[in-house]
Amino acid sequence: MKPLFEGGEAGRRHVADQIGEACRGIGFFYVAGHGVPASLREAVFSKAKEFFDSPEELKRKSLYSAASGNRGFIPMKGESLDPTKAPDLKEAFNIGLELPADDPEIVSGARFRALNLWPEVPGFKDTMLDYYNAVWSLGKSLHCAFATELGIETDFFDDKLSRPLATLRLLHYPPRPAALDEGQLGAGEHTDYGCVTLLATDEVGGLEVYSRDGRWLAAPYIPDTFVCNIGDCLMRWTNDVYVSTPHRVVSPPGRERYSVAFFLDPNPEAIVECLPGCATEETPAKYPPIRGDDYLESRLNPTYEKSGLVS
Ligand SMILES: O=C(O)CCC(=O)C(=O)O
Ligand SMILES: [Fe+2]
Repeated sequence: MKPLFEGGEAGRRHVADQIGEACRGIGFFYVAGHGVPASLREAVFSKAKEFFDSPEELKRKSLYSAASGNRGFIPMKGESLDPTKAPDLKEAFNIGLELPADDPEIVSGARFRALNLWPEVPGFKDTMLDYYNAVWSLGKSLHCAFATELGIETDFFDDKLSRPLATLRLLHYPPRPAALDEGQLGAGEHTDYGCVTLLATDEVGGLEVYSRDGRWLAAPYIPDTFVCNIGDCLMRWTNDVYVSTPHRVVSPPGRERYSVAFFLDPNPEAIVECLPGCATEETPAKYPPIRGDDYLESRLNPTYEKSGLVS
């Protein structure tokens, strides 16, 4: 990312071209030189661990519910990323955009707007908010690269990502048990719903990406990088020019695994419609325009229905 941050036109294009090639191909790429400090990344993993190690009773005070605005604690087996399979072997904690209690969208109860359900873990909130802001900013820089590569104004996405429906998600996968329910994985096969996901993992491994030629490829841990992938919302926005690729987590036996994902979805009112230049005579616009919040809602509900966390 360094050449992109340093400001020159040539550097920005160089990074944008590499990112564009990945987005049009496998839909996944690693980002280095991103400027998110190692100390902050380590602090996030350490606070996440502290939270997941806390008594179930403390964790359940922040329990995710239909009314919690996609925020809070999702207990083990609370979610099926692949709703046709057994629930995922993981627990998670979701953090959304931090808004004050008197924010008009909080007061009016707008969809996906709610107060974060901060747990009683010292330093947790400040660490998570610092990290949320750092990866949000990096996500906006990635969108500057997308815009450059797609040939639209470099600031095109700025006002569509100014109050995003973005979720920071802490994940904990227990060691894979000897006897697994049929088809049960750490995280079932799925595509992400937003525009782009920025994933930090520990060194344990287990993320797998489905290649276009039908093979599961391991996405190994590379120190000091984020694994980034295109989500369904940006795929739709680009009229399928960029690809949202299925992936899954096969938790390794005998080891705990932690990861931290940041899902950058657009502002609720942003209209997701075929970008200029993404439709041609042979490939006209495939999808009708949709609001960011309507799109997210259409994708989010099925993953929780089995567990009864939302109905
Ligand atoms: O934990 C991981 O490495 C990936 C998780 C993931 O793909 C997701 O939560 O969408
Ligand atoms: Fe994912």
